[in-house]
Amino acid sequence: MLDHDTDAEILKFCEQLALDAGRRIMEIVHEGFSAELKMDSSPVTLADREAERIILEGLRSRYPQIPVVAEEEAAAGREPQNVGSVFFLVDPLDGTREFVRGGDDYTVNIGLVRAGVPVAGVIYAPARFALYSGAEGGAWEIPADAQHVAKDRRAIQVRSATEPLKIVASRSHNTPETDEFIARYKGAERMTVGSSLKFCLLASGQADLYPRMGRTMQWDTAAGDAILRAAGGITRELDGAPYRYGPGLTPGDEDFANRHFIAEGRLA
Ligand SMILES: Nc1ncnc2c1ncn2[C@@H]1O[C@H](COP(=O)(O)O)[C@@H](OP(=O)(O)O)[C@H]1O
Ligand SMILES: [Mg+2]
Repeated sequence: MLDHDTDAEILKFCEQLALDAGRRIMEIVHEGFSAELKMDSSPVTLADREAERIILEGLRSRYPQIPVVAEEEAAAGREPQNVGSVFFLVDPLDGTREFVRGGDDYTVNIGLVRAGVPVAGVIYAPARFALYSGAEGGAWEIPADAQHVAKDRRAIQVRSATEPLKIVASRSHNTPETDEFIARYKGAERMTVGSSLKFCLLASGQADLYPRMGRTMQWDTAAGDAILRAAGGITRELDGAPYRYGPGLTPGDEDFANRHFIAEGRLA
């Protein structure tokens, strides 16, 4: 039981789990797989399940005292009761739609929440061999080699926004509210990328805003939000308050559903 680990130590452990999960996902890509539809008609594959198994086994053996809320377990009705104020949020394969389509913008996500705040996060995009990681003390981009082993880390941070603003949006889940929001920024350039890589674009100073006016779940965003905050940015509620994580925060929706939010790099 390693309850004395610092967040930086937890982050290191999560980096390794994300790389291991990503390696397994790519094995399944090479073997070939089929997709099934979940109750909410979103796709799920063996890769989602295997990646989640690797992450859950790792987290639960090293941190048995920290509850884990994970996408596929939640879909099967196995969410932990009473998560308390410290818990992990895991999306083993974010962007499954892109994944099934044969794109490369899908990610493994592990976030740690303390008292509503995403304090540490890891995102691994295994088809791009790109790992992102962040906690108090800094955010990093870490390339991986062909065996999904981390190489040298490079510090990343948000940029001071310059005109034209770059606004990132979902590739496969656009909404009229998102279009209206982007239209308010005259001359802004719109970029699309699947999955939580949108947060990585902000955290590494390649884009300025990510408005999400459609439905997502907290495991889709906690890791990316933690990396963004570690890089100097922030995610906000639509009323401007810093965005918070935890069960039951979205009135009228299920536990761990997100509200609409705006993720920002550092605006000038
Ligand atoms: N109607 C909906 N209900 C719940 N989640 C949704 C949703 N539409 C999109 N999402 C979430 O958005 C994620 C994809 O984000 P993006 O469109 O930015 O790539 C999906 O993650 P998964 O692929 O892990 O299911 C899914 O969880
Ligand atoms: Mg997801």
